[in-house]
Amino acid sequence: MSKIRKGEKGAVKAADEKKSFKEQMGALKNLPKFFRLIWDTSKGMTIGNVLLRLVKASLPLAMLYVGKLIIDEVIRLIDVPGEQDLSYLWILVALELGLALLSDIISRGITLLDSLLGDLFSNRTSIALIEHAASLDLAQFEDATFYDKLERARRQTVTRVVLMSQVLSQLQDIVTIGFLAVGLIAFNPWLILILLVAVIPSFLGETHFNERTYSLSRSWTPERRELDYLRYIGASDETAKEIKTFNLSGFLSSRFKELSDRYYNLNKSITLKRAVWGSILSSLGALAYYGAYVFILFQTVAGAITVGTLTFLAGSFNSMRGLLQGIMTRFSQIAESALYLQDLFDFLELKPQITPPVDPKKIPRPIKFGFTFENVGFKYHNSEKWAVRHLSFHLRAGEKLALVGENGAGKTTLVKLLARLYEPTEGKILLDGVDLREYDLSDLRHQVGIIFQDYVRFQMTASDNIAIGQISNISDKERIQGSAQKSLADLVIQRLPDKYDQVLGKRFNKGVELSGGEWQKVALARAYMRDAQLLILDEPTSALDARAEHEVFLRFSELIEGRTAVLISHRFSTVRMADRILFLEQGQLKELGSHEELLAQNGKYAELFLLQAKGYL
Ligand SMILES: Nc1ncnc2c1ncn2[C@@H]1O[C@H](COP(=O)(O)OP(=O)(O)OP(=O)(O)O)[C@@H](O)[C@H]1O
Repeated sequence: MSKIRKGEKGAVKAADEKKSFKEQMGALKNLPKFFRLIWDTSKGMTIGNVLLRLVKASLPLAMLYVGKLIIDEVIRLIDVPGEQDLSYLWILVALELGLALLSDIISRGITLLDSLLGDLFSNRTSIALIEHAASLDLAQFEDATFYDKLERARRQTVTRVVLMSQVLSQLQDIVTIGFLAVGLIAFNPWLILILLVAVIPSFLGETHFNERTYSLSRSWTPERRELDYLRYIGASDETAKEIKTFNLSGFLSSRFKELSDRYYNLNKSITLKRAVWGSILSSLGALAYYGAYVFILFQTVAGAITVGTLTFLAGSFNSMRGLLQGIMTRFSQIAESALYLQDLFDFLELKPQITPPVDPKKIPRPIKFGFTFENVGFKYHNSEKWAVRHLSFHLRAGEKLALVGENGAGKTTLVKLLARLYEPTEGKILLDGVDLREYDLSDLRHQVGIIFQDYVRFQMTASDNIAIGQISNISDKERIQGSAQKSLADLVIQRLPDKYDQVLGKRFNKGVELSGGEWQKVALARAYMRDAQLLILDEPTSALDARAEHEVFLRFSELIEGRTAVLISHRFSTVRMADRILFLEQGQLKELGSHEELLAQNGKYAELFLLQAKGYL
């Protein structure tokens, strides 16, 4: 009976919608945590904000009541013959004016505190995000669901600030209603009942349509993400070049239009129904209001209540109706925002898998024996395939080892394991005979310098781009320039208008874009910033011309004399400069030895070397 018959489909769908609505309500539990974050951001401003709102909440009742007293006094004065004493009336008017002014000042105070507190909160959350992201594993960043979470959490930092004012306004309105209800009950408790009759239909209508809008927008999450993506690639500096040369703008905009039109039409039908039903239901509310109004009018005419009380009751009733309706609309907005908060909290609660041991060891200084791979295998968490397997070899201290192999052979994976960016799935890596996992993680990271093939082109100054290699030395100009000279980046930087203070890249004003090879020289200088004992260069010279690459590697070998290095390169003329060469094929070690030894073996390495040598002739 697992098949769903036609009639049941609707029921299942409705159940799904209910579930997501429940989820939405359940997410309200995130609010206390959210407010704790706000409280931690600034206790003073939070208290100030709440106090101001409490005072503001009491003002409508006070103003309505003073209004009633004014009208009653005016009517009394009309009836009094002869000389009239207006002093009480003036006091009341002054009081009303005072309340109006106070209300205005408090509103401004609330807006001010909302905005200041919001800014502080968003800055604080952004910093928490950056710090937390840095504590997580590389593998976590490669997971699509994690990435979605991160992306959404990132958006939360700014947009969720609105949630704070929404929730506080909600509380404020509830308190105002409480005050008004006390006044209404004091005069006529039945009016409260009529009020409920007036707003409940609207509330049910609102809830129903919120549910539908929400489940539509949720079921369309992937499409909406695609729309975001299309909007981004359709208008971004990164894609502009290819969009133009491949003439893609028509293709992208029609794809966007097709998808967005479909969403628009679905949404339009809900919005239309919502508008029609909303009008009908709020007319019911208006009918109930006027029913109550007629009732109050009759009581006034009969002399049971004064004209002042009439205005007070009608005013209270009307503002309560408005407030209640506002609360209901806002309620679903808050519930939806709270749902998105979940992403932020989920992200902040993620824990890294690679953690330092309880009693970590310091990395030996100097490393005496080197690194030993013992039957190391690794699978990426989202893949069934072994990226590397059965790797057993010894990287001697002070040795220069070149990794060679075809695309996808596992070279980058191997060096990531060496730097403990990933943990081996099987086997272990030893450093001077001790498992890498027993060493202090930050000390290890400090002692290993890697320049990746996909290094980051930071849109910052040339100087900062180099200092990134050892950020604690960001002010050490001499060290930065020395490193640039070693990597040949100095020649590039000297030609820039602002030299070392030149902002690189085209994202910011006055930024200067470098060529691929020039960027590589700058990135390579990062390696020289470090006093790392193990240096890893993962194809950092692929964009350099042959002469520059040769020179860079010659210098590299000389300059890091005595330190251990692993080089990955597809150019055999460079590779042969290494002490030994490790040839990888489909994640497995095929050959290991010096250039001469491997040539003499006449195996895979020799074959590829000769192939390339021929090409160069
Ligand atoms: N983040 C990842 N998630 C899943 N699989 C990956 C990931 N990175 C690499 N792989 C897979 O692992 C294998 C080894 O990749 P690796 O990047 O180590 O190769 P490489 O030898 O450095 O290649 P290249 O010469 O192209 O840089 C490849 O089959 C690749 O598809």
